[in-house]
Amino acid sequence: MKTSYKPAIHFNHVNYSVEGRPILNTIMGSFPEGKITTLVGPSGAGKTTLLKLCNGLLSSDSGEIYIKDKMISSYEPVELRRLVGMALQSAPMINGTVMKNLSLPLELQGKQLPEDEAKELLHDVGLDEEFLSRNIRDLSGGQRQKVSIARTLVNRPQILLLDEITSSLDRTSLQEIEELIVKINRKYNTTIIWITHNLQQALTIGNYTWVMMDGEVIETGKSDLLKSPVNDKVKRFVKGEVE
Ligand SMILES: Nc1ncnc2c1ncn2[C@@H]1O[C@H](COP(=O)(O)OP(=O)(O)OP(=O)(O)O)[C@@H](O)[C@H]1O
Repeated sequence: MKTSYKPAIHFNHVNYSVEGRPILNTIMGSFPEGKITTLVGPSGAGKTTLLKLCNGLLSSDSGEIYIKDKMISSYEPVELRRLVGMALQSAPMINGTVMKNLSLPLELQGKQLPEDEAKELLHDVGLDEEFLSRNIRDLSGGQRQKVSIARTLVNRPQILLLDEITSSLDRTSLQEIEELIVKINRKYNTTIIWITHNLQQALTIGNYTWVMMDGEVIETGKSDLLKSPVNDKVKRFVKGEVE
């Protein structure tokens, strides 16, 4: 992607395969720092796989990935997880209170989450502090997703990876989560990489968009590209002719 911004993540000829089957082919390009880039494309295009390469959940077969100008392989795993947070559609939670769930990332590092910080995190995601003592199973889908995002923010990641975080939410919760992510992006200058099936969302929320198909990035640019794509396959995709 041609941009004057510094890259938060840069891919140089990245390939990834499973048991000899290519999943990602020659991925090239950058996600600009402090911006929201959406990843769109049909099911099975390789979007989640690409995201998992960005926080070390998967390792590429060949090519280089740079996170903030440093090769991803040069980071300690804990350092990388702190720098690059990830939230998923399913928002997996442990049984217990919201406080217990928010504390988890630091507990895994042998640290404790001060209550003041927990309250600030809830404030950041638009939840009242009285939620701290609520049991996770009593929350709505939208509230759970907010707690999941707050938990990802515990480490104050500079890069946030989001995989379909609004796809199972009602319209109101969807809008709240969208506003919340934009707020986090602006307040902390967090780089956001957001997989979405919702092209309207990509258009309104994203600064930039990558369109992926069959393991390749086939069109990138400002999110407006979705209104008038150049590539024929992307034209068919935005018309809804490719699922
Ligand atoms: N561990 C694995 N073993 C075998 N195949 C895999 C594995 N992980 C991913 N794949 C395959 O790689 C391709 C890309 O999967 P990926 O989940 O990255 O796509 P996606 O674009 O995120 O799809 P969706 O929008 O449906 O979530 C798919 O064909 C998938 O079946």
